[in-house]
This record gives sequence, structure tokens and C-alpha cells, in this order.
Amino acid sequence: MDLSVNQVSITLAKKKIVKDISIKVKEKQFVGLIGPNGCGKSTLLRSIYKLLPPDTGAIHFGDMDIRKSSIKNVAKKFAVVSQFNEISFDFTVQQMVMMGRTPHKKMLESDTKKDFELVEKALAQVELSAYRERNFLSLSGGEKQRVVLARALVQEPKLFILDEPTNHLDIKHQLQILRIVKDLDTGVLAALHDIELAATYCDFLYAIKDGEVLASGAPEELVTKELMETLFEVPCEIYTNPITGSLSIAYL
Ligand SMILES: Nc1ncnc2c1ncn2[C@@H]1O[C@H](COP(=O)(O)OP(=O)(O)OP(=O)(O)O)[C@@H](O)[C@H]1O
Repeated sequence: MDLSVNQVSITLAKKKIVKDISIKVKEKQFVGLIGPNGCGKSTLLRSIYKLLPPDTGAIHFGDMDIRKSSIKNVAKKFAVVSQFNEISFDFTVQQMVMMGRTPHKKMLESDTKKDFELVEKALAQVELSAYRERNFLSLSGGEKQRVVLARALVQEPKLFILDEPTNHLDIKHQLQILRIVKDLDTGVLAALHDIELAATYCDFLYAIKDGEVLASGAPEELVTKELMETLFEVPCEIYTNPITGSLSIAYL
């Protein structure tokens, strides 16, 4: 199923933050949003997962009209890993991850063998099996982020929405998170700050500035010196890393 966002605009505190943005995530595609702080990436993502109503525009996942669907039905399709993982009550890691099963359950339905198996599998994927009895609030920022990814995995979504998923993570765990979602058989829409990682993992990128899509395309076409300098207002050179062969940026 494809995600289609058509001409979405969002106003916050009387200021137009997202201006007529259209984006698409095709089935199983890994799509990245890049752009400077405050350009509207998170705001756009929030409107896609129904935390914010857009002023205008349409958001569809396949033939499902997201604006008209219930949160529970949207949560059966989309899982979100965002930058802010603060919760008021403390839960164990296992309980936190189990919450990812909620959209698939009826009220008060108890956890099944399959639910526990999915939780164990997801904890192993993020290398936190030994932490299952720990209190979530006692974890480091990076460990919390991996628990939130595990919760998203057990949700068995058709689309992952990641808002700076690698915040707080050391390089091993940044690569781990991106590799895990890349290897899944689902679409991914991710706001990413690290352009080199975005170019490595994404099939398609949208460059956003001042609430508008400035350019879009495959990373090797989109990530040019001219566009990066316009986007981030820092002089740079783009080159091919002689060791990895991947696209790299030197900020000057
Ligand atoms: N609730 C709100 N009320 C008013 N303005 C807001 C609100 N939420 C966000 N904004 C503003 O909207 C703009 C876009 O914010 P957003 O979080 O979408 O940017 P972003 O591209 O995700 O940035 P970053 O890379 O820093 O995470 C910012 O100027 C922000 O201050």
C-alpha cells in the first residue's frame, strides 16, 4: 500500500508551518525527509499519524482516508518512533513493548502467546532482552529509543514513521535501527538529520525548507553541493568516500 500526502498545509499559532506539501511513499520504499531545524518535518509527520489535523489537503494509505479514520485503525497501519519518549508512569521494558500490541486487541483482551513471542523477538532485535524487567524510566536515552523501536516492531505496521529515530544513539545503534527498519518488508517515512545516513538508507528523499518541498529525488540525484548549501546554508563539497564508495559531505 502506498502513502499519498496531497497538498497538505498546517498552521500553528497563526503561522503557516507546512505549505502545500505533497509526498508519496510507495509500498516497501524507504523515504527520507531532510531539511534544517524548524522547516516542518515533524509537523508534517504528526499530521500523517493524526496527532495534528491539517488545515487542508488529503492523506491516504491505500484507499484508507487517514483524516477520516480512527486513531486505533491508523495504529494498525502506522507505527511511530519519534524523538520524544517521555511518559508519566513507569512501566517495565516488557510492558512498554507489549503496548505495541494494543491496536490489535479488543478492550481488556489478555496478552496471547503470540504477543509474548513478538515482544521477545523485538527485544532480541534491539539487543535488550536482558532489560525486560527494567523500569523504562531508568533507561538511558538511547536504550529508551530502542525500546520504542521494539514497541513499533510488535505493532506489525505496514508503514513505519520515524522522526529522528537515531537521536541519542551511538553509531552502532544508529546503524542498527536503520538496518532493522530497512530489512523489514514495509514502507518507511523518516525525518533524518544525518544526510550521509539518509543517502545510504533511503530510496527517495524530499528536501524541505520553510515548510515547502524544495526538491525530491533519489539520493544520488538530490544530494548536490548546490541543494545542500541552499538547504542548510553551510558551504560544502559532496564526494564519494574512497573506502565505502558511498556519498559523503565535507562541510567547509
Ligand atoms: N505547537 C506549536 N505551536 C507553535 N509553533 C510550533 C508548534 N510546534 C512546532 N512549531 C513550530 O513549527 C516549526 C516547525 O517545527 P517542526 O518541529 O515541524 O520542525 P522540524 O523540521 O521537525 O525541526 P527539527 O529538525 O528541529 O526537529 C518550528 O518553527 C516550530 O517552532
